[in-house]
Amino acid sequence: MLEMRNLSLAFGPRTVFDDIRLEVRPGERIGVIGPSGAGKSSLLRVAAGLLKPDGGTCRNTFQCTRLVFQEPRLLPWRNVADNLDIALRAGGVAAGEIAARRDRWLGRVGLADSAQAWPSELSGGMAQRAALARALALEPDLLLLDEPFSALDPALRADLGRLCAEQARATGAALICISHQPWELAGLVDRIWRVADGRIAEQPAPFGRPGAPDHDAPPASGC
Ligand SMILES: Nc1ncnc2c1ncn2[C@@H]1O[C@H](COP(=O)(O)OP(=O)(O)OP(=O)(O)O)[C@@H](O)[C@H]1O
Repeated sequence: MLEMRNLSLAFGPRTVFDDIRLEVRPGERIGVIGPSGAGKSSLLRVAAGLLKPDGGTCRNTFQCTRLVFQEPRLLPWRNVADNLDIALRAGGVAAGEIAARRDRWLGRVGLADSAQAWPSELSGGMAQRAALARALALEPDLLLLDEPFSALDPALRADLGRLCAEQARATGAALICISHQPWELAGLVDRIWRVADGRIAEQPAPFGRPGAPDHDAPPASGC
């Protein structure tokens, strides 16, 4: 479970959060929306333990938390296969299982033929798929997605969103996904949090409703 109590966060004079309370239980899938600079990424960074709150507490009892960023953040001096292998080794996956796990996940994101490629040889979408495979291969029970699909075309966004939702459903993992486009969250999450003015409020899912906050044009192929 992820539990934040009376949490506050500030960068110098800029208060990002003030007295946040929230809970995420295994199997819950939550979308996070809100204006630019509202604190969405900071929220995930606190959840992942990368940022320390200034007040209150953040308790994360999930066994394996993985955060996928907007940029792929692959190790440029390692090929795609090594990028996954290193993460799997660091995540404590048994040596004899690493190759099979890596190959399975590269296949699931459509990169089976790119295992030996260098990150610099990948397109932006391929690199992002590799980053997602690296996270999912660890079979996290808390998956944090910080707009990881924003640079991708609508069809690929839909595919990768579906993959994350399927994996979360299959394993009972919890998932939190930031998006500026609520239609992207349809099918991926069950609940929506809106972050604004230092607060987080649950709101009805505005999936694809024209004129909804943060709404953008829906994709040609649905998500
Ligand atoms: N390391 C940092 N140092 C100083 N200020 C920061 C830092 N990280 C974030 N901030 C500030 O905290 C606020 C929230 O930033 P955050 O990136 O969490 O917002 P966001 O909602 O994810 O924005 P966006 O939708 O544009 O990605 C912003 O005002 C930002 O400038």
